[in-house]
Amino acid sequence: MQLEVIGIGGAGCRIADAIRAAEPADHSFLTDVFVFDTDAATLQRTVVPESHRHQYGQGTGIDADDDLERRFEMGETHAEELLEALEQGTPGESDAFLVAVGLGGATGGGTAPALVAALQRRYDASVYVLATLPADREFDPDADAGDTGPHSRTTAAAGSDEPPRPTAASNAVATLERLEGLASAVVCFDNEAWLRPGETVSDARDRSNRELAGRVAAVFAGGGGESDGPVAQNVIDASDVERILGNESAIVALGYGDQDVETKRSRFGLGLLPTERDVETSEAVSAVETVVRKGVHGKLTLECDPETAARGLLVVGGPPTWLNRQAVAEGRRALQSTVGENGVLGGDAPRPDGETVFAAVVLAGVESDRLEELRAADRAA
Ligand SMILES: Nc1nc2c(ncn2[C@@H]2O[C@H](COP(=O)(O)OP(=O)(O)OP(=O)(O)O)[C@@H](O)[C@H]2O)c(=O)[nH]1
Repeated sequence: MQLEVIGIGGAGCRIADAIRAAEPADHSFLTDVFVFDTDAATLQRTVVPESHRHQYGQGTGIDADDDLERRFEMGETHAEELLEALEQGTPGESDAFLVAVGLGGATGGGTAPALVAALQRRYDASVYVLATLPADREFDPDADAGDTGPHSRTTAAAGSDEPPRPTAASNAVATLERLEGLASAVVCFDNEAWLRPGETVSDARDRSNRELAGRVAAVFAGGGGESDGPVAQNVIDASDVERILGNESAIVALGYGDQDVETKRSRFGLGLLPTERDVETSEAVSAVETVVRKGVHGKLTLECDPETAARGLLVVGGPPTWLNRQAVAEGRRALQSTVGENGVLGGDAPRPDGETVFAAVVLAGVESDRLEELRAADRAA
């Protein structure tokens, strides 16, 4: 499928960059990548071409201290201007939009709802939101001290230059509420769960953005995309993604698992080039089983019980000789037994030059305690 990515605010711009970098050279799935921010410096740090960067909000009397309500108004004021900026690309050719934003701040979270609504009005395509959730340490000064829960840290980020964001949880909750009924679906990435002990969000952000971007590329490039290589047995297209993500602002978690595989037989010493090696059925089956298990039951972008998902999608990719059809079908049945019979689609994504077998998993309509925690932090604020 063909996806247009729009990053707004600091996090959104960096994530958009990371998705651009994660696009497989032989398997393009992006129409355009745009970045929007009120801050010129953030835009300049992206690798997105100048024509696809747009600074907005200058001279409108908005400053860094303005609260989110005021930023929602600003978003309304600038939504049409941002739609115009997209005309530098080919928005009409996209099967879907993905608006990337870091919840917790004011710029991205303030602009996204109005932009999503404007995109839905103008285009006949789904508008998904990719939203990071703030980490506890951003808004809770006690998050490191005496926290023995699942998100505990062993070292405080002493001397961190990351300014606290006391309103991060409230901002995140308010933006999510605004997106309800506007976004076709909201894919969440919980920064808290992806921090290593002692790290701040800025320490972790490049790694986190790569992890997230890799998952996005695996799902949206799927078995379709623009490729000259072998065709998937079971192509996941835009309508499949639409069916699974839905159009009712479902909360979505992404899972991923991969395993490196040896694709070449070494003829070292014989002066011959390495050749394709034969793959035993049992090792192909085992690789597919392993990555599917990691994808469904491993670390998700948002912690949740996969059984709460209303719908699921499984894409298994890798070198064609490793994509054992029966194992891929069995993987889909495994996801079905977790999510439920009717809401699961599966496909394969042959990557002739790939050296990993991977499974990308979409769990849509999940319930997550983390969102409840942020709502509780908002009520307590
Ligand atoms: N995963 C990830 N999260 C980020 C990144 N940068 C910021 N965040 C998160 O996103 C939230 C919002 O930060 P920004 O995107 O910089 O904020 P903004 O939308 O530009 O808004 P203001 O800075 O308030 O004007 C932060 O509270 C972090 O939780 C990033 O590069 N990756």
